[in-house]
Amino acid sequence: MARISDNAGPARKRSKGDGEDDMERVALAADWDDISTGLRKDLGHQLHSQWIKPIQVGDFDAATGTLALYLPSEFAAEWVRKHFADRLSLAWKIARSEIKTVAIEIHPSRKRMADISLGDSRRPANDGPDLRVVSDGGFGDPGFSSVGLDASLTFAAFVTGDANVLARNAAQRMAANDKPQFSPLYIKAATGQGKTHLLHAIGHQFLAAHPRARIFYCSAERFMIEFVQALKQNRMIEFKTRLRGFDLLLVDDLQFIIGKASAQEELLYTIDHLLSEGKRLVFAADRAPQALDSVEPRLLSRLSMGLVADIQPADLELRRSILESKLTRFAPLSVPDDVVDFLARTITRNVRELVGGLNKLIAYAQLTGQPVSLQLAEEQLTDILSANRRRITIDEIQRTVCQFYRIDRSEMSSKRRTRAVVRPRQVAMYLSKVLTPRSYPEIGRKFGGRDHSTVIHAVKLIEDLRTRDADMDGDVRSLLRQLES
Ligand SMILES: Nc1ncnc2c1ncn2[C@@H]1O[C@H](COP(=O)(O)OP(=O)(O)OP(=O)(O)O)[C@@H](O)[C@H]1O
Repeated sequence: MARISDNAGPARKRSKGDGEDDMERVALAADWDDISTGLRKDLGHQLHSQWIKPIQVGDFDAATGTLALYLPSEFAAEWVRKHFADRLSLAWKIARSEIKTVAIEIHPSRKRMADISLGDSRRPANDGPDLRVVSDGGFGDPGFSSVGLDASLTFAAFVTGDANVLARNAAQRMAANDKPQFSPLYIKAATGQGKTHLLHAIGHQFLAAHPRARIFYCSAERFMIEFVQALKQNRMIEFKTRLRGFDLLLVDDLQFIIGKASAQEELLYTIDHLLSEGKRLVFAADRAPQALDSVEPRLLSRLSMGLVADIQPADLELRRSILESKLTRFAPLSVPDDVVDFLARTITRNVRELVGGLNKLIAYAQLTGQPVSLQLAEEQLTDILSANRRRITIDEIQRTVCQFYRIDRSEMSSKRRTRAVVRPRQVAMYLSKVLTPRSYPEIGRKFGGRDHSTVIHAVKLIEDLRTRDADMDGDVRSLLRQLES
């Protein structure tokens, strides 16, 4: 039995018709209680209590089919819109067919406070908050052959490095003219590492070769929403016919496939049907098929039966190449090498933040007429930089290098001069210079009190060896990857 939630919307003055309104609010609160409980199971306690629990159910506007959900701050509202809008929308649509749209907003009382503190007296009183409204659309719409493909996300714009070469090659094979050697292709990567980019690129390339091809790109949540709507509106036959008519199906964010066993079953039948017709299927998710939550075993086995291709976090070299490739678009604006290097070294969490940081910096420089410099980057990107700054310590470097070369930790400070320990020590000194802000003398002190000239010599030597000796370069790359991940 559903309980009435504490979060039953903002206080209002009582007026005529409040009896009916109250009943509606009680019913909404009861639905919310159920939805919130379901989300707690899906998301886990921590995410739920941080983002879902603070939500208050606002008013439902029957004329537009819009339900307002309130959060205590614009930041929280923005976060919830970005990460949970589709989930919330889906859950509400399943609970109540009359809800067409869910609007995630800052609580009206907080909104007024925010306006007052901004001192914006010119703002009209009824000027609503910045909304992202989740609305309908998708493959129920006519003209879906190229729906949702972003023109900028092509193979030409995708920079390849060690971290993503397997996924890129697999994606290109999937888009190639001849019959695919595997299907489905399942692309797995952490957030912001280029999964969506590759999905769109496949779509573009396939469409270029087959202009009449029927392609559909959607998120797993969109699929679920479409399914539930078709079910409620008795449009299942039309839904199935359309779905099974695609030549290329691209399903993104599969980790959000939730609940509804019948929708998963429909996806399973669609996969079987399209595969038996030799059609192409591509899925992307932030985890391996086996790690998807509440997905039924038969669907899991279909997802894993083709090729599962990983994209690893972009390493330093790839991050630098991505920045350089983006920069060609901004010519003639010049971005000094030290700034590119700084961004590539500092913004390590994901490519989305890296590209976002560069875009922000350039936009600021263009708008203010200031040259791009290290100082400007530090000033303008404080949030991104501090979120990314995981200080790598010299101790951590020494430990990682010793494990890598299988030598005892004490050798970092010892006076032994055999090659088996000297080279790892020099590599560790080099990495300390590259990955930490420490000066040569400071590094020397951490290596058994060595002189700064010894450190300078080590850094130059390893730099030089990396250009001449592929093994050494490979070792250093691998260590950089370990330390930066
Ligand atoms: N190798 C790359 N070359 C060029 N741009 C890239 C590359 N990888 C990612 N990007 C860019 O980074 C941004 C984020 O990539 P994308 O949206 O594809 O990530 P994602 O893995 O789908 O993330 P999420 O799981 O959060 O949806 C996009 O602007 C994309 O173009």
